[in-house]
Amino acid sequence: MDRNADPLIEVEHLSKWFGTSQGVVDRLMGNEQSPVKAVDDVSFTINEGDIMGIAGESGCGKTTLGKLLVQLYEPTQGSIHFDGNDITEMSNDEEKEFRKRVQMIFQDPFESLNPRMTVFQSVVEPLRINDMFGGYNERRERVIEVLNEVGLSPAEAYLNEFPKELSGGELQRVAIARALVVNPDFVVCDEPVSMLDVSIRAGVLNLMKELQDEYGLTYVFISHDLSLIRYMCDRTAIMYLGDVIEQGPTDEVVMNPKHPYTEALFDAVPEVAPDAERHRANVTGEVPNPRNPPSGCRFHPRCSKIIPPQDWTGGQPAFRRAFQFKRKVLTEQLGPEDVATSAETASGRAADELLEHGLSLELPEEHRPAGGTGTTVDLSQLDLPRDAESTLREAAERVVQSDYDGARDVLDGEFETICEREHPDLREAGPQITACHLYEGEEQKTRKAPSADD
Ligand SMILES: Nc1ncnc2c1ncn2[C@@H]1O[C@H](COP(=O)(O)OP(=O)(O)OP(=O)(O)O)[C@@H](O)[C@H]1O
Repeated sequence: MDRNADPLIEVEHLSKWFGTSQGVVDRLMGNEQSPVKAVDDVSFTINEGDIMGIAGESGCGKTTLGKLLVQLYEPTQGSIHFDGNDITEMSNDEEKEFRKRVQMIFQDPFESLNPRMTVFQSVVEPLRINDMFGGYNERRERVIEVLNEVGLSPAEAYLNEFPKELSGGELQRVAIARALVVNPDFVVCDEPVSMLDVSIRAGVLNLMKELQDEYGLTYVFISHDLSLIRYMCDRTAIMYLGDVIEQGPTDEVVMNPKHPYTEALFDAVPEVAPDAERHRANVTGEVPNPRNPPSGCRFHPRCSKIIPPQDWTGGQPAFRRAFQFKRKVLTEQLGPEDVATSAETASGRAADELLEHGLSLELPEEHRPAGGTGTTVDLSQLDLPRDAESTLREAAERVVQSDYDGARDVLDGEFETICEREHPDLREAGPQITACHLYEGEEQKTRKAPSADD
């Protein structure tokens, strides 16, 4: 890795939205769904010679981003410059050259190799397509050379084998050979060892590192395996719901994460950062639907560090709970059925119970109060301002009467946060950059959204 290297890839405001594909009838009937924003307004740079990791939970957009980088997908918006040229505006000749310089290795070698082709046919094919290395003999020599380089030796013994005759590890080496045979500059590896037996993963990864030096490669490594990312990558970008929320030198991102989501992601995997004292972060709930991502910071509904407004006089943990109570009411996830006492028999008690239940967080076990189930909260232990408590109780009373409109009216304009209101820009936070309002100037964090009357 050369820190002074030039950028090889420059990605700016890149988006890929997958359409509704609901058919004409649905469209005419107005049943069209919103698109899946698989990648949404992402920007980053990859320097020549770097190994860039892309990490995040399943479905956050890693593979889509990888396919955009090698032009297997057309972007919905934004640009990708490869070696200074915009790959979305290439002439035919430029595209041909690009296809030689850029390759992708997929997760499943059984799927990426044609079962009817021998090893020789699979590896020579890119040379034929790209019209490289002259005639049959030169191409055969090149295939043998690259098979030996990927550890399939003697190569001659593999040339006539079919995929079904090889092990998973051998097949992935064939897939690597097929990618490298054209002498590329940039390779996107999508979960390249996740289908392989654990015992052979390190061997394949070490081979990929050696080949990086030999070929002067720049890699993107896509993985949900954070230990692998830490082992392989110089720099890492963390994705959440189609967004890159943090990026920087891998060690910094792992050991000193800035975004609360990154922190949670690495906390959940103790062996990634064994030198730090860690335990599961207290993130609540599940990843939301990418068709309808939350406004502002997409992580805010689950975030333990959600920012209270300037005029909040209670504690931040109390604000987090009040905010979550409001969300549950607005989305009707909280109802009279959540409490044992019926509204008819004891409406005051039912509202209290609903309040205690609604202010509880769906936390990992170790973050629940001692001996508690995590489904109720002791209000006297919460630094909740008196006026906030009475607003919440009033909303709870409406909910136990199934008066959701009334509850919404009570909560309207209450418990507002910049995290819900504004999408955070990527900002410097130490050696990395992160998209979190915690790292913005105080003035910006506490700024109120303009109201309709302003
Ligand atoms: N061709 C497609 N059509 C419609 N939606 C798609 C398509 N490809 C991906 N998606 C959706 O886009 C989102 C991102 O998918 P993607 O495969 O890029 O995520 P990922 O992080 O690579 O996940 P995984 O680790 O499970 O492979 C998901 O919600 C997925 O369902």
